[in-house]
Amino acid sequence: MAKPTIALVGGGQIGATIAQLAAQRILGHVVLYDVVEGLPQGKTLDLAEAAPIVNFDLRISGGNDISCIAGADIVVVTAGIARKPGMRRADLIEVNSRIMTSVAAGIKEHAPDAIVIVLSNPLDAMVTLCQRITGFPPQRVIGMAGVLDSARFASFIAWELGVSVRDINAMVLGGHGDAMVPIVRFANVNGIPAMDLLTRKYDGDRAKAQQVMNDLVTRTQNAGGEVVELLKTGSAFYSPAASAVAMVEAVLNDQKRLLPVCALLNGEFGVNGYYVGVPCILGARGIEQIVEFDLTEEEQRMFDHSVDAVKKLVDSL
Ligand SMILES: NC(=O)c1ccc[n+]([C@@H]2O[C@H](COP(=O)([O-])OP(=O)(O)OC[C@H]3O[C@@H](n4cnc5c(N)ncnc54)[C@H](O)[C@@H]3O)[C@@H](O)[C@H]2O)c1
Ligand SMILES: O=C(O)C[C@H](O)C(=O)O
Repeated sequence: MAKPTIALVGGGQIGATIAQLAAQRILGHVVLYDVVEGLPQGKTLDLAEAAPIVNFDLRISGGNDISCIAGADIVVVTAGIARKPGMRRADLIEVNSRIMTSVAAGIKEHAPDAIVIVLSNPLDAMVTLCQRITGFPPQRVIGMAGVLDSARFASFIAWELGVSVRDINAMVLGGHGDAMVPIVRFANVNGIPAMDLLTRKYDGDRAKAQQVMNDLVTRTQNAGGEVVELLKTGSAFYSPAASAVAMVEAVLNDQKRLLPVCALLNGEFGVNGYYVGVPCILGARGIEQIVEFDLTEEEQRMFDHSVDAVKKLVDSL
């Protein structure tokens, strides 16, 4: 059976890491597009030469003309600039809107049937722009943020509790900004509420456990910035690439995974006409279902606050 083609629009830190992960997992042929001359060709040549060692029989190629993505089944967009220390994601909106406007037109022309996963920041605004310009059904234009934010929350909980990250379930909803909403109520270790385990760790002191959890929530909300401050020249890429690949795999293998992704809401969670991070079923058709559940009063307050930030950003497009 023919293998699918994964097109990566943007061949920088994340795009190239996705290429490597996708090839190693033999998810499909890989094509890398970037505006920098020689960069996508050089990176894909290098990656293709690893094939005899890693064992993948795939077509791996790169180009500087967006027509190279023609026929792609799935397109991951990371084209754009990353923030530097002292910047907010929102500060990227002007430059990255221009880049998104051009690449989305190219995707519409050359990969009209593809499912598109957007990572470029500010995420909620860039995925909105991508959907508007391609005109693709919203089920086929999906933002990646919640998978990453949830992985960070899960990591911090695992480190605090001294358990394997594999046993943690954690979910972060809302916009991809400092007001994102980690759902503490759902955080658990193989079903055991994380708050109960934290309370035990602190000898039954629930207030102390709550304070520790609040710190984990705050660290999650600022986790992107924490990496930016350390790297100084760019932002996180290993974990964002891994997150995007999990979504690509869910779509290509029709896994029906329930993941927090950035989806265009049509009344769900009380939001109309905006892209926001919510739990969705991801499968071969893209977003196959937006999964609603009842938020507590406090969660709803935090969610509304996060959505307000998204609205402000999107309304400025
Ligand atoms: N959604 C998330 O969770 C998340 C996580 C991390 C980073 N990001 C964002 O992803 C984006 C990429 O991050 P990165 O670390 O890969 O940055 P990077 O600078 O390493 O790579 C970006 C690439 O985009 C290319 N590019 C610029 N304009 C282009 C165009 N018109 N067509 C094709 N390519 C073009 C650049 O040449 C560069 O190679 C940034 O906006 C960053 O903020 C999002
Ligand atoms: O923080 C950033 O600027 C990049 C990305 O959104 C992240 O969360 O790592």
